[in-house]
Amino acid sequence: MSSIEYDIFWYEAIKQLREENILSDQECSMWFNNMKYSSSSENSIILSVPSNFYKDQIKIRYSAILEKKILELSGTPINLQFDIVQKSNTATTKTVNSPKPKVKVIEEESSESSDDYEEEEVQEKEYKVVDEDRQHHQLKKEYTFENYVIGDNNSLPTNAGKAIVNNPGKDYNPCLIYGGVGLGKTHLMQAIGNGIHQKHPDMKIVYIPAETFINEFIDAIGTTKGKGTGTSQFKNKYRKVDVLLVDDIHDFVGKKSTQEELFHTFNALYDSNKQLVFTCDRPPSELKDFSDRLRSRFERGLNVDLLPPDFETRVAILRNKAVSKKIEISDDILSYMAKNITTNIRDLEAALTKLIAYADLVGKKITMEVAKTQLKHVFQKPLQLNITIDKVQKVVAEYFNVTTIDLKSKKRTKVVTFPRQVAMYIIREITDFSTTEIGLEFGGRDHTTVMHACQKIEDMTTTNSTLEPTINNLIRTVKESGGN
Ligand SMILES: Nc1ncnc2c1ncn2[C@@H]1O[C@H](COP(=O)(O)OP(=O)(O)OP(=O)(O)O)[C@@H](O)[C@H]1O
Repeated sequence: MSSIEYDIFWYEAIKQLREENILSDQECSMWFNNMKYSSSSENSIILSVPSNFYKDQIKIRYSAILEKKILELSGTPINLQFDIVQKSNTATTKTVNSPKPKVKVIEEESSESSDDYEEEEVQEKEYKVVDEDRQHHQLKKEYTFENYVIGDNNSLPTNAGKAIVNNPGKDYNPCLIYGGVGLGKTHLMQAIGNGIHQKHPDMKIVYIPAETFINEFIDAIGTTKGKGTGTSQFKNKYRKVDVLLVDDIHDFVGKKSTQEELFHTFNALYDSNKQLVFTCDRPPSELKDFSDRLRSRFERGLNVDLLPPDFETRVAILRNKAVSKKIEISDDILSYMAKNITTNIRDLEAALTKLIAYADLVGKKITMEVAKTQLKHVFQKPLQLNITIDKVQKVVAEYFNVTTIDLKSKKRTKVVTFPRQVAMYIIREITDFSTTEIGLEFGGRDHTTVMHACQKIEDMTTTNSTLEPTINNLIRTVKESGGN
């Protein structure tokens, strides 16, 4: 393949990612203007970048989405490689001993500095979004957008989060981020908090896990003793903020009076255009034992779903963590881990931490052999997850309020056929059962019936926007119950 062909794919990939708003203008001017297409080899594109810093950042942040897009466009798996191109001597001498002119050069050229590597130093400062002196006491400083790898699974929630940082209380208010265990809800919520704290230093931000909110509320009632001081202090604390971040609101399920309190807090803040962000392990429509009016408040704003990351994103996340821990670990090993750990990001991190600790303690390099031996048990856990047809039928039947006997029966009323088709679709998606095997477990149906059902549900997900989250949630429930 000639370099010209890859050259075209490279520029087209960037163009499309911009059009799809996956890359913002700011990101392009910050990272892409300082990187140049250099050449191609058989399966790779070589880009020239000004420093190792750039190389690592581009790898962490964008390799996965770029490689995926180029694969989509060219049909060939291409990996991105980087050449560090030194600054030219003239450019260096122009600025090295004269700080003032240097700033001037940057200002003059920053709007269209497609090949100006002099910005690197300034941009490294910009990249360090969390300024140590201005760290918010409740938020983890590592939980920033810069450390949050973007993939197809989380690009919408991440872009929404960035928009909130730019305009708190305006466009996406309230914002509810939902998704399964360990998929990055807290990280994203705190990144929003950290971003606002940096960009709008005067805003009062409160982050609170739902459980702490509940406990504080119970304590406040206990100390009130008729004078109202405990509860009024509580109200003051949460109703006089500019940004309220409440983590894991599913913990409010069944807690009637705390829900009531949250409802009033919500209204007070919402009415005065204060930003509200919540996280939850499921869509609000599926919060049982939850006040309808509070649920409808959550649904009023933007609800975004964090999905499990795909393979490329898992590799990028591992790379990010390895770089931030300054650990050298080959791409082969990272790919091997990403292939075998598909549960969630927390599990990926735990596996990497285990490898690093081992290598550190015994003073060994992390080789493929070390990875295979040390992570044997970690890998076995998810792989042994045994999802049966029976389990999926139970979860789906319970959700749609029909019986598993209905699903296997000859009944053809819509109340039964739709859940049956959903169950067949989920089994095809998450297990290796063939359509023949599936048909047999649904009252001896033919494999073509199963194929038809799967196609029908797939088509419906494109027209019915609530179906996909519902299916994802059912899949999550099946997986979380261990498949048994
Ligand atoms: N896109 C990402 N890029 C980099 N790291 C991530 C990403 N998503 C999650 N992580 C990391 O994975 C770990 C788990 O994330 P987090 O605690 O935010 O998940 P969660 O969805 O809130 O989990 P839980 O359901 O237990 O509340 C954190 O260390 C976080 O930094």
